[in-house]
Amino acid sequence: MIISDAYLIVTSPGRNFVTLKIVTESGVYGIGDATLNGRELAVVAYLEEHVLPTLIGRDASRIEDIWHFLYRGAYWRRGPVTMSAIAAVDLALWDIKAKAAGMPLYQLLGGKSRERVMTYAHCTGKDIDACLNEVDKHVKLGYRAVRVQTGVPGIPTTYGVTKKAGERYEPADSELPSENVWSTEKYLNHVPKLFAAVREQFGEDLHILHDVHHRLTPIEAARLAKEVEPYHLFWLEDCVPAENQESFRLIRQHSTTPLAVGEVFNSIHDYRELLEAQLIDYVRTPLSHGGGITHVRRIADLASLYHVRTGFHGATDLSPVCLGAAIHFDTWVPNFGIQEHMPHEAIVGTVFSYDYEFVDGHFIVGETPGHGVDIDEQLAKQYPYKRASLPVNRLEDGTLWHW
Ligand SMILES: O=C(O)[C@H](O)[C@@H](O)[C@H](O)[C@H](O)CO
Ligand SMILES: [Mg+2]
Repeated sequence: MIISDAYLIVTSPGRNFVTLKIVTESGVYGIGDATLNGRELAVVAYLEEHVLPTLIGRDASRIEDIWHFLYRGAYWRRGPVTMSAIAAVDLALWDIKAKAAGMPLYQLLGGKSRERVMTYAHCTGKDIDACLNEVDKHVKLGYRAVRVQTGVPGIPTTYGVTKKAGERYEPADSELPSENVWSTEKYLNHVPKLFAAVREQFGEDLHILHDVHHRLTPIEAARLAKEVEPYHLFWLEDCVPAENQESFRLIRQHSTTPLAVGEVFNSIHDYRELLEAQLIDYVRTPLSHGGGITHVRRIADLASLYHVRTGFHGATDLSPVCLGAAIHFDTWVPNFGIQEHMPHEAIVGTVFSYDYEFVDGHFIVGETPGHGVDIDEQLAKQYPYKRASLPVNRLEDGTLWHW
């Protein structure tokens, strides 16, 4: 199981993905996701210059030791670039170990805790009626959980809302950052009406989720979380920027609305205070940004002590490799909550192959040894990297705000 080669495949079938392939002397190889949206080439440089040369000749079966070599050995710890790079290596090594054992990854992790993995779909619309139409479509497709986002009257564009009805939402929407306008006042007056309308039309059983995308102050978030209590949200996501973990204490004091956080976290240390003080309900760090399976399972274990469940980030910038591995993790992890599902464009499914199934709003894990995802390297070459950036956000007076 000696590593003989390790290289990156950068491809853009509709959007950018960075994929790591680690090959062993026996010919068994593993695939990892190294995509960090809008910062793809930073991870490429980190891996190519500082990580991949150190892997050659190492024993691929020593996942734990390689993880600590890359984490402690870097001296400069944590951060999204470092942790995405480590994650890519870790996912590829778990893929190799599971293939060598002849087992689907979930078996190595400890076997099935459930038969299927509940997902939530994105439903967006320029106004409430357009969003309700999307919810209707997704309920008919079998989804039991929907994330609802709408345009806000008086603001030209809003996070998470597609420009044309039915189009897929792509966060990295232009070569250089586009500029959006934001008004907290207008948003806060509008968004509770959306949840009321969804409950009114679809009843009590549908799970409703919503992403605030880091835009509120703690007291504004507390107001929103308290006001929407009657609509029984599954979760309210990222209602404040989470660098200051104390913020969540204020929100918690005012409301019983469940809180999700962590798509921009990459380490267990980002969560410690939030978990120990029981300030959140769901952890969202995807495997590919949080140091891979080796580290994210530690986050999940710590979370489980506080009755906190997983709800991994699964937007289109997480590649099919990350999603494929996540479905194994979700099938195993005892404290699973939900998995985000934002389907990729069909073209992505020509470059990547996978063996999971989607039935009635749930994923069903495949039985192929490893995580079951592979890449067609020849086809990938036909789609060269294209620079793409996430937008920025300004208040109506021009102040740069959180996007
Ligand atoms: O909850 C989500 O799915 C996210 O907030 C995404 O929409 C992110 O903005 C995007 O993944 C950034 O790269
Ligand atoms: Mg989010």
